[in-house]
Amino acid sequence: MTTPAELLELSPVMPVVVLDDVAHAVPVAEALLRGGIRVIEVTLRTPAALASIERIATAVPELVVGAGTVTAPEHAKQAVDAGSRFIVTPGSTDALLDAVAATGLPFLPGVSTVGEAMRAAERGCSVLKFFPAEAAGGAAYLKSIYGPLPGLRFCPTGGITVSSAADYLALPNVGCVGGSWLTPKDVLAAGDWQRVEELAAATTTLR
Ligand SMILES: O=C[C@H](O)COP(=O)(O)O
Ligand SMILES: CC(=O)C(=O)O
Repeated sequence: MTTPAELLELSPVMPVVVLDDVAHAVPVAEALLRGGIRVIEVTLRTPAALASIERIATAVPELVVGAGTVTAPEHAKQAVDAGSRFIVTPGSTDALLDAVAATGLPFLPGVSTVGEAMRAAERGCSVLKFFPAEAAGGAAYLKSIYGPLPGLRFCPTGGITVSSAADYLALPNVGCVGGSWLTPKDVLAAGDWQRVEELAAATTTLR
């Protein structure tokens, strides 16, 4: 099983994907893989999400598939049953993190403040999602907290682009960044898997 720290090393960018159509799941995953990406976070924001995770886990095992936008304790078991290999939460409550930890899967708890990061660390979580990254202070914020909290490592997500990713990836406490720009809604709706591959390929040299 991949550790949380290893999850951040799989690719410089962790694609955060919203799938409206389960038929898109495997083509999107294959396009990301062809573009050099090794990980995908499928957000539980659509009715197609769990079935999409299931299909990717079965058909594209080279890509490490995880469930994102896990916001309620009952989502944790659903994510496991679908075949998720990791879990991401946009924020952290005790009940949610208890349920997610109980799955035994590696997970990235979402935090946006120093206090939340310290609470997560008290629970033994030192690899975290920083969300919403740009709105919560961006790369400057993460740079500032490295001094007092050098043991924490982050996957910032939220408002990051191919242009701003490098600023984050240059920080010692950032392993990868998350972003939806590799899988834009209109590109998926058009079934333009070549474009997904190109957007993915453009990120593999960022780190
Ligand atoms: O909710 C936002 C996603 O987790 C990241 O999306 P974004 O890269 O479009 O900001
Ligand atoms: C922010 C994020 O990655 C999530 O929705 O879980």
